[in-house]
Amino acid sequence: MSEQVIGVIGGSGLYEMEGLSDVRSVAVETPFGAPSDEFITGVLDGVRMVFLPRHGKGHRLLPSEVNYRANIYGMKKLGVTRIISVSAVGSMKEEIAPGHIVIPDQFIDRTNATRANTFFGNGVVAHVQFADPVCADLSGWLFEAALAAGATVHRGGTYICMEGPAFSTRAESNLYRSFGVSVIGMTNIPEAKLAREAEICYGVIALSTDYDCWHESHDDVSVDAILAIIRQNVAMSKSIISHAVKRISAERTCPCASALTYAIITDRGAISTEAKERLNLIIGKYL
Ligand SMILES: CSC[C@H]1O[C@H](OP(=O)(O)O)[C@H](O)[C@@H]1O
Ligand SMILES: Nc1ncnc2[nH]cnc12
Repeated sequence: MSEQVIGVIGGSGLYEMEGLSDVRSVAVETPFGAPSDEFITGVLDGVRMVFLPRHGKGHRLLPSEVNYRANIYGMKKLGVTRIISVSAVGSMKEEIAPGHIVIPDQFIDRTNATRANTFFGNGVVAHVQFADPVCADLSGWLFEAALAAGATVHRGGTYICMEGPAFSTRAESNLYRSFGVSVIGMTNIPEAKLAREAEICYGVIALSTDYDCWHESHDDVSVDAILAIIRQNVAMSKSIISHAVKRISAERTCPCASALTYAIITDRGAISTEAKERLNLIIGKYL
């Protein structure tokens, strides 16, 4: 069995992972509070996997209530080196029909700064590079896996992350379209930033569920319409994950693995013992 551990964060409609052997449920404590739920660990095709439902079992947490720091910290603590995010998104382009898959390569952050999206602060300052917010290697494997699973898949595109929980107004939806974005969701930006700080690769399987509210010949987005599309496509998402796991290399040559090398600006001598302990899992190798 390879040494790598692949994490999967399941979004709306994906609350469990099938096909795992040696399944365990693990409660993880973190210095940042409680994760969304217990982590499910297991083995898929000889690869160690860790699964977490982003909104908790039963979908109890709003996008702004998810403790992204605890979720990513928990993944790190369990040895995860690459995270696959599975996310429901609205389509902002005609050619991305509901049921299609997008593997985004850019983000725009329209959240309200109410979500903790960094492990730093409180005595330790770091600025990671985020020009390319997803792992190119992982995204390439996800694209190939989606093709192999028979999906209609769009490679690349910008995911705009709104605050929610209400969906966009029509004016906002048209404004975002004028930005040229491909899809809209409410969850991926804090995860991508935190994964980068934790030196974990991050890639997204975005399932287009609706045309938001900009499309004149489609109904405005609603939860029941989103869930209907997810139900039809949940097997596809699971198949993409199992095709991806077969392709993902255990060895990492991407820059994600060393993202903190030049990021920490605080004088090491000025970092308190408390801060060193709190952040040991994240920055220990740089102290
Ligand atoms: C259920 S509709 C809106 C909800 O769906 C998406 O969640 P996720 O990214 O976890 O799949 C979207 O971001 C909203 O949170
Ligand atoms: N239209 C939409 N807006 C925001 N998040 C979504 N998730 C799925 N569809 C969405």
